[in-house]
Amino acid sequence: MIYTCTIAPSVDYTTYLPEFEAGKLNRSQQVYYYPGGKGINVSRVLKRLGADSRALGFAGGFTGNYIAQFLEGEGVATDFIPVEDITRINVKIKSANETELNGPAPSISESHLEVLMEKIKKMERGDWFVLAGTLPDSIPIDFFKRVAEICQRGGIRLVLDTSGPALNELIGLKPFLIKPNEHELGELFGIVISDKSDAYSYAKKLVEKGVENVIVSMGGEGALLVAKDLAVSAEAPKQKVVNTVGAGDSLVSGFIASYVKDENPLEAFKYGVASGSATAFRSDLCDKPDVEALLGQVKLTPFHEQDVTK
Ligand SMILES: Nc1ncnc2c1ncn2[C@@H]1O[C@H](COP(=O)(O)OP(=O)(O)OP(=O)(O)O)[C@@H](O)[C@H]1O
Ligand SMILES: O=P(O)(O)OC[C@@]1(O)O[C@H](CO)[C@@H](O)[C@@H]1O
Repeated sequence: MIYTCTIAPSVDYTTYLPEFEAGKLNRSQQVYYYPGGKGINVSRVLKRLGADSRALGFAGGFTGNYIAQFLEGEGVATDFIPVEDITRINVKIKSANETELNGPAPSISESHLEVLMEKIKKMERGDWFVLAGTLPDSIPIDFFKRVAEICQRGGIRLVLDTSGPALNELIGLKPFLIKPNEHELGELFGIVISDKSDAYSYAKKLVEKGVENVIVSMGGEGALLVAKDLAVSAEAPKQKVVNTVGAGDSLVSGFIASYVKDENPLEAFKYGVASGSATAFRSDLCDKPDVEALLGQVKLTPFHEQDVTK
């Protein structure tokens, strides 16, 4: 089974307007209320790509109920731990630019964390645990380390698509896959990543620390996959961009959905990049036909040490 975990889910209030002016009254005609949060997006896309998963995390209030109902309506199994705080609403404004306003993560008590821990302990060898989205500072770093240790001992594939101080600690615990974007990778090392050659150098450092696969996503520039004996760059397909929210999560879903079939990292990477772009080219997350229509446009090129320019 593939489990996704979103510590801080959201309702993504997504609105499109031709012009958005900060500091003014703006009126929009087109709004969507998507269930959001990175793990939840991963589960939604997995379902569309034909892979079942179970969405875990913490949800509360009317927004928490809305998310659970929405997901169940789409056939995504959920097992959220109820919390008192109302699940946040994240505002996504699509105009000439994309503006995002993400609410704060809920505070999670120790007893709620232990409920999550018990669920993780019941996972089986060969399961996947995708921990995605912000990891709030209020949760002790030690908690995430315990989670990663359980995954390591139990043969559970740990996938991390997250940022925050806990990420640094988790790297050493040899996750199966991490997918930072270029900014998140830069933050991990306190530097700015400006091109694929930088991304390669730092992704390689993570592989040397024990991460099995690192995918650095770089928006319209595509992505880079680095593993022990593998470094490949992918160019993303070009089309009119509609909404990039969830593009990175779709990349993760596409990778996993393909990898579970035949454990081929190159095919999985290609499928992941096509999934990310398919999401960027539409309002909601991608569907399987969109992804497969783009597959032929994802070009993979081996990345060599000598390609590093700095
Ligand atoms: N402008 C774009 N054109 C084509 N493909 C894109 C574009 N933006 C994103 N993608 C696709 O989606 C993938 C992931 O994008 P990105 O690097 O923006 O992820 P991210 O920052 O993690 O996004 P998010 O946090 O919103 O999910 C890229 O590798 C690419 O395949
Ligand atoms: O605040 P976080 O957890 O970093 O990001 C949350 C979020 O921006 O990420 C998803 C897209 O990746 C959205 O559905 C959601 O609103």
